Amino acid sequence: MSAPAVVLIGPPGAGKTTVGRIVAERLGVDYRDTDSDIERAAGKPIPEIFIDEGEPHFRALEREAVRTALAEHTGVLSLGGGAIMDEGTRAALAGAPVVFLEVALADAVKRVGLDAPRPLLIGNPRARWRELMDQRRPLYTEAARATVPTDGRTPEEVADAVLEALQLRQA
Ligand SMILES: Nc1ncnc2c1ncn2[C@@H]1O[C@H](COP(=O)(O)OP(=O)(O)O)[C@@H](O)[C@H]1O
Ligand SMILES: O=C(O)C1=C[C@@H](OP(=O)(O)O)[C@@H](O)[C@H](O)C1
Ligand SMILES: [Mg+2]
Repeated sequence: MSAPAVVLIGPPGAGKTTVGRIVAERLGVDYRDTDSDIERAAGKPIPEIFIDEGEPHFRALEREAVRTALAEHTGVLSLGGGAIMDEGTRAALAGAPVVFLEVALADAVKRVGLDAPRPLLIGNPRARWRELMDQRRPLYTEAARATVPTDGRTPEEVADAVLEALQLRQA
């Protein structure tokens, strides 16, 4: 089985999608994002999947998307922030070069406030984000080979830190 060169995990606003694209460019490999795979297969944006079919259905689609991408993709792969909640996904990640992009509440909320809607943050984004992190932090840490802080760093600086953490060389 092939495996991605880098897998990025972490909460919404950590910069997985933004940094993943930069890391892929630096390595000269393809970039893939399971959120985009799910949207393409479902034919609609993630917020609509949550509204029409609910979160459990989204998680089932996500589990399959992550498994497929792990088996097929040899470049950089970014997961959605909640993928780590699924036990099957966690098992599939064992042994993969997983990097946890870490961000504190203040920077995360600033970042996601400017961006595409995330259904799980609707209402009170600060409170919802904090709740998500309380649940997920141990899971991110456990799954990761390296943890990279992103607060106060540009996406380019974070990309450099990811390459360094995995001791990968630029193309
Ligand atoms: N290190 C960073 N500094 C400032 N803004 C960032 C940083 N990383 C990402 N962003 C911005 O934050 C928003 C969310 O980033 P995104 O890559 O979609 O995060 P994720 O995929 O982890 O949810 C985007 O608008 C992006 O441009
Ligand atoms: O944290 C989550 O549960 C989610 C994060 C989102 O991805 P990002 O982490 O890329 O924003 C997306 O998968 C969906 O809205 C659910
Ligand atoms: Mg993303």
